[in-house]
Amino acid sequence: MTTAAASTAAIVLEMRDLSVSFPTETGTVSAVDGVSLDLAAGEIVGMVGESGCGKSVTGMSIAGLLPGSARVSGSVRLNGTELVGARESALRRVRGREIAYIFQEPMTSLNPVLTVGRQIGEVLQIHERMSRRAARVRAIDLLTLVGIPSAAHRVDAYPHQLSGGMRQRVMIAMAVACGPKVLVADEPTTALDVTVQAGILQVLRDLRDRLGTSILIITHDLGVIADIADRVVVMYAGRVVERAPITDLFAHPYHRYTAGLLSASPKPGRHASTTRLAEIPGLVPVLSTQPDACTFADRCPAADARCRDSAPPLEVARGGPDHLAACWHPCATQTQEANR
Ligand SMILES: Nc1ncnc2c1ncn2[C@@H]1O[C@H](COP(=O)(O)OP(=O)(O)OP(=O)(O)O)[C@@H](O)[C@H]1O
Repeated sequence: MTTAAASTAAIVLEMRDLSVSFPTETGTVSAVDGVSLDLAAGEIVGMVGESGCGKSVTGMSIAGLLPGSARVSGSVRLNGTELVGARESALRRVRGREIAYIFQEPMTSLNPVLTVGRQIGEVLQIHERMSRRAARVRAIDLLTLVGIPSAAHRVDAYPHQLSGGMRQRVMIAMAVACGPKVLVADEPTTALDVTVQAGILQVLRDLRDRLGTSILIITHDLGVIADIADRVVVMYAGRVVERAPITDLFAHPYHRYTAGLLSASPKPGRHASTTRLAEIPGLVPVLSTQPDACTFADRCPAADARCRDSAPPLEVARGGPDHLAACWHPCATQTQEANR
């Protein structure tokens, strides 16, 4: 979907100023701080950042999947219905039907003693009140939809009889069984090798094209984002630091963190054994309270006193109205560099 198309499509998911913290034995952990995000119908948004940046917590907070200890504030509206603070019974109705999830390791989510057909069928029997026979027929359709060959035969397979990529396809089939409007895919391809990964990303793209599903894909891998996303949200230490259409972000990242992530990612045509990837020195901080400062300052080559004294707002960067960055010293574009 183009950015222009996304901006005219209806907003399905509207997240505003979402913050999440966890009380722990060693003090409070502030995991997410003021995240705002829209997902349009049929749009694929990628959320990227290193481990511990708050991506999964943001994703899980949408349908109230966080542990009871989590303190959540802000607003998450799914087709206009507020989910933050909603009753568990209301959230249960939303899960599966309106929003569904796929996670990294399908083996831990699938039941090893039931055939995949029974597992998909149970979802349909419970949520769609289908008969067992009708659910089996639908399960075969769903397995076909996610690209499993000989679906009529594989429907009777147990999870251990399938490859990792096929198991992930089964998980996707279960997730979309009830036709959710939004799919949250949290590191859906991380455990898979690259060719299998490409196949799974193609399945997600097909779902968007055929069913109009909106997808939030969470990953630390910019290659996955480049492959599938229409727009990207870069998170660092619980905050959104940059948000842009995919081509703009790769063409000219503004935040120094995004630039660091890009230079740490493999580029087409650059052979890994001959070119060392850059690393961003330092670690993502675990914060107890969110400071009024740039949380990336300690790792940033351009940081100065201003960065340590006040948090930069997420505002329109020079690239265009859809490109926002929270940085006091954004990277210059090549044109700007050339004009100096
Ligand atoms: N249940 C919890 N209790 C306490 N802290 C938590 C809990 N869940 C997450 N956190 C903390 O919240 C922060 C954000 O975690 P989150 O899992 O969202 O990061 P992430 O960007 O998804 O990283 P990863 O890719 O490793 O999952 C981390 O510091 C993490 O330790």
